[in-house]
Amino acid sequence: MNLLERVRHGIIVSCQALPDEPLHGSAMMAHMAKAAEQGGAVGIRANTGEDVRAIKRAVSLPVIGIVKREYEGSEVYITPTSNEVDELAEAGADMIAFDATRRKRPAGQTLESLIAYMRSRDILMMADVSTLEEAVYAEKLGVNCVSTTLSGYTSYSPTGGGPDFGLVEQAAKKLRLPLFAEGRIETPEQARQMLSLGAHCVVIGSAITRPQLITQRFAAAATKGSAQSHGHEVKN
Ligand SMILES: CC(=O)N[C@H](C=O)[C@@H](O)[C@H](O)[C@H](O)COP(=O)(O)O
Repeated sequence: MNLLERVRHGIIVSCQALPDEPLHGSAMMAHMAKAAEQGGAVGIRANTGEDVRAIKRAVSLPVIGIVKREYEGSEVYITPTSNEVDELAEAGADMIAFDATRRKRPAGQTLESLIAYMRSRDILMMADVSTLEEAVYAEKLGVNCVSTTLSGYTSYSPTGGGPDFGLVEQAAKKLRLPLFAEGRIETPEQARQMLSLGAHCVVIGSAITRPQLITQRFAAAATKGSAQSHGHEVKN
């Protein structure tokens, strides 16, 4: 079965921790991926060649690789150039995800040249987009699937706070390619809703693999709760 058939209607878990996060490190991300596999995930999304390697050793799920790297003079940071593509291909990523916006890219590369390079290397391509127009353009350029990853993270896409149900619904209707729902999906109900809107599968990151953010949500709710119950006497 090919990768896209394998992940159909399933949950992909994004296992990422940047250097400033408490769970940073490939060993930790491999444990996270194992937990995701045990829980029924159909695939993993991971950052850096090193993490992709460690995760591939730990699980038998397909791994979608990205490299987050910042370059001066460009806002594009998800697999911005062919250097990051090479790093991921060498690590054995089963598919490579990349920023498919038309924003200025580093090293004189363009969206079109990056896609042509990946095609020449026979790499499965996942286009991370922020709008419907970008999704349609990526399909035209010949990528293998599209993800709503960047909605709310470009200056011109809506930042409603929650998941972008509207973009998923419109893109799933408009595209012939599989559309992945990704970004700020926090509950099983939201994931189900994405699938019912036509998403091919759903990518969940922070709600599963960033415990500091999960704790923050509970802590905020607790603070709110204690403010509401203000006036109740606490007996020792
Ligand atoms: C915008 C950006 O850089 N997104 C990144 C892409 O790989 C990750 O930081 C996200 O965790 C991932 O997209 C999953 O989304 P969420 O963590 O919201 O479930």
